[in-house]
Amino acid sequence: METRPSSSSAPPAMNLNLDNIRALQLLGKGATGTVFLVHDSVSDPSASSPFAMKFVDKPSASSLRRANWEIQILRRLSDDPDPNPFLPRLLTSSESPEFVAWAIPYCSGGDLNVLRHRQNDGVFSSSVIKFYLAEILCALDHLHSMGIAYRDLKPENILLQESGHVTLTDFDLSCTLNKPTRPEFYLSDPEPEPNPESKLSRLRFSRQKKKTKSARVNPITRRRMSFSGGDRSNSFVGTDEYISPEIIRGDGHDFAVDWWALGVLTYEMTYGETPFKGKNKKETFCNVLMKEPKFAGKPSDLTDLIRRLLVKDPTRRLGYRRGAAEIKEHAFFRGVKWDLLTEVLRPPFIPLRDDGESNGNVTASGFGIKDYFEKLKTNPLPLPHECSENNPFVDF
Ligand SMILES: Nc1ncnc2c1ncn2[C@@H]1O[C@H](COP(=O)(O)OP(=O)(O)OP(=O)(O)O)[C@@H](O)[C@H]1O
Repeated sequence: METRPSSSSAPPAMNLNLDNIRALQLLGKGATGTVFLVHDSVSDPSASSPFAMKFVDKPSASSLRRANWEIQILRRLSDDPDPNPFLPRLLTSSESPEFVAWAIPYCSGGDLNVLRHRQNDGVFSSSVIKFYLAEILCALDHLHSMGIAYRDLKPENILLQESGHVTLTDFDLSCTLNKPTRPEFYLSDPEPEPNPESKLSRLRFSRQKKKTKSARVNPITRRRMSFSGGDRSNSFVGTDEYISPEIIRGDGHDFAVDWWALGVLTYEMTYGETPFKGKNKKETFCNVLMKEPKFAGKPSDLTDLIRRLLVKDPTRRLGYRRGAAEIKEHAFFRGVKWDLLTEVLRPPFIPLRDDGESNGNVTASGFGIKDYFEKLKTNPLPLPHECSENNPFVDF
């Protein structure tokens, strides 16, 4: 297989010939790509330094555009002179007639969704939530400071490194926006007022064209994707239960969509379910626009934080005026040493050696990526969470 360098301009961090890549395990499958744990059979025949690689098979024009966009964002993160410890870096990328593919470090701890389901009652304690939120908040803060709105925050996209610290993944829905110019963004500011919920009415479901297989896996995209622009974006992107009211309304949106999603995520970590889930997409969107989240139990700093993030009017949402700084000052984070997160805080869960292997079968000799996709055409494989002892995957 002949590969040519990916269309992005900067040199790759490592050289890669896709023909030499052998997959050890299927790590995950999303709407756009398939992610494998792989090794280079020539430079690393014993697979002592495996890494994760995302493949977009036979990309259409739009998936190629999205893939190249994700590569571009990852490259920007890698070139950052002051990289954030909770964001990934690009190891290399490659493009062939069959695939566009790129490599990032392997996160052996799986994702936050899997970890939550392993907990008693499927929820995290308040101190565990504080740990993960602090790291996610720092990652989002860093992205925003680079003018990048993430737009796909959900537990499935929060991976756990071998050290137990988080890494955000999946940047194909992100977009660049002008950095906030609100003068008060960098000044101290009073707490936002309660949301009057004044003008929530204009639903535009008819605009949504794409069907999704699973709300949690597949992002939805209305209109042609717009990756970069001015102060606000008008794309309809995200995962149903995490989509903000302003995106549903088609009002245009900015960095505050990430603070909304942070509220949904915090709610899900606290209660084991998202706050606005309906029987179907339409009901979910109605709930996002109209329904107030329900809080069981006594009010606390945690519920107050969620309530302030889930304010439907983005201009009154915590984080709108002064970004992450405003959220970091919330009482829930009292005592967090923001500058020393990786040094002071011990991660609540350190992945076991085989954590990342529990989702599927690791094949000793590995299997070819091309063979995998060929075989997939004739014999559709189960998703990783459906893998069983009968998994045809082991035939490779
Ligand atoms: N570096 C990594 N280490 C371990 N597992 C990973 C890594 N990157 C991705 N995965 C797994 O693969 C899954 C799919 O990856 P990703 O979200 O990037 O694909 P996608 O096609 O863009 O998905 P989506 O439908 O959310 O857009 C993740 O949820 C995760 O379980």
